[in-house]
Amino acid sequence: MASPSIPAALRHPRLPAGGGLVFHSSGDPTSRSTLSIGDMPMRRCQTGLGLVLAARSPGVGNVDNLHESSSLSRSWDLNSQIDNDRDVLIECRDVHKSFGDKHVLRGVSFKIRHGEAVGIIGPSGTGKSTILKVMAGLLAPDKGDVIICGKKRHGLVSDEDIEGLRIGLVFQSAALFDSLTVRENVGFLLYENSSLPEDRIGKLVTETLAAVGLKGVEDRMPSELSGGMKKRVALARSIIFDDTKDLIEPEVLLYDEPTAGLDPIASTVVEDLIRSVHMTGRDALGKPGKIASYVVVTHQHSTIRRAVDRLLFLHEGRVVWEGMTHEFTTSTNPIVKQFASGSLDGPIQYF
Ligand SMILES: Nc1ncnc2c1ncn2[C@@H]1O[C@H](COP(=O)(O)OP(=O)(O)OP(=O)(O)O)[C@@H](O)[C@H]1O
Repeated sequence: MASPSIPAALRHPRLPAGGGLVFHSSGDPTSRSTLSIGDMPMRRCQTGLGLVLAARSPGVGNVDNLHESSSLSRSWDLNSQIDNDRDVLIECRDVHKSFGDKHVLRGVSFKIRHGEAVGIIGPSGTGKSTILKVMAGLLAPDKGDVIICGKKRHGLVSDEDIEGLRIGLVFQSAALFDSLTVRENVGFLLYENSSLPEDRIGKLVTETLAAVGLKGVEDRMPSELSGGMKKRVALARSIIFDDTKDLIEPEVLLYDEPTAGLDPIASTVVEDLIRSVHMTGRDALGKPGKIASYVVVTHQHSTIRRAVDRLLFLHEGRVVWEGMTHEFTTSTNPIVKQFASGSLDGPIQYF
């Protein structure tokens, strides 16, 4: 694969210059066209790497900003809505997205709250990956709003509007830089964007690898890792952060089919790993996880059962059902019933 030139913002004296880096396909057929380096704020976003660190906003609970972003007046109703929505980190409100004449998202609305573990499921081609990219700020909605911690995001994520919330997108394939060591892969954003000394970044890399159950692999190349280890390294890369900052923003992780193509046992390992780095879990070192909330797009029943608490069912570009995971198999919604049973008969038609 040809190696595109690396934007200046992505170059770092401690990492090999542009020629040393190879951008990989993320395994997502759309990512290379929609997420091309030319129209991306690459200082924060790594496309095809399996990682995006993107949007920030003024932080949870900043009521002034919630007021500011609302089209409603400062009425009692609004105040009560704000109280209810104080813990909402990401909201998609009536989001529409088309590619040419293909209307993929047709009015998607939902909220992701602090502490949640949410799954997005639904038939193939119904827009699940697209809504993840919209949430991450890699695709702009044609219509509708993405609201990050109460503040409307305008267009794509950009350096100007980055503050308050970190959003990481973990693509299906680990998509590591083949020509960089594990240490350089995991520490990539810190080498690029922080003023931390090299030895401190190295220490953080070692600690973060340990948190996902990996030890002594810092100097290995990705080709020397198994598939499962690569996924762990990719996860470590998405959860590492500069711990010297005064304000550590909450982080939401978006996983696109993290267990696709894995055998059942390897899937269980990844599902448990996803749980372990969440704030309700314990990482491999026994420390509480640091991820505030996460969203998983998946087709796997095991991942639905094991890794998420609440489900959004997307069909023909809309959320047609939402409920707790345990309600999924008992739902009487005909679309959900057909999907859960895998029946060919029902409202979901494959052509
Ligand atoms: N950049 C793009 N350009 C053109 N079409 C696109 C682009 N991105 C997505 N699409 C189309 O939008 C539709 C929805 O794609 P998306 O990947 O979001 O579906 P999905 O629900 O994640 O599917 P799957 O479960 O099969 O992964 C597909 O028909 C896809 O081909």
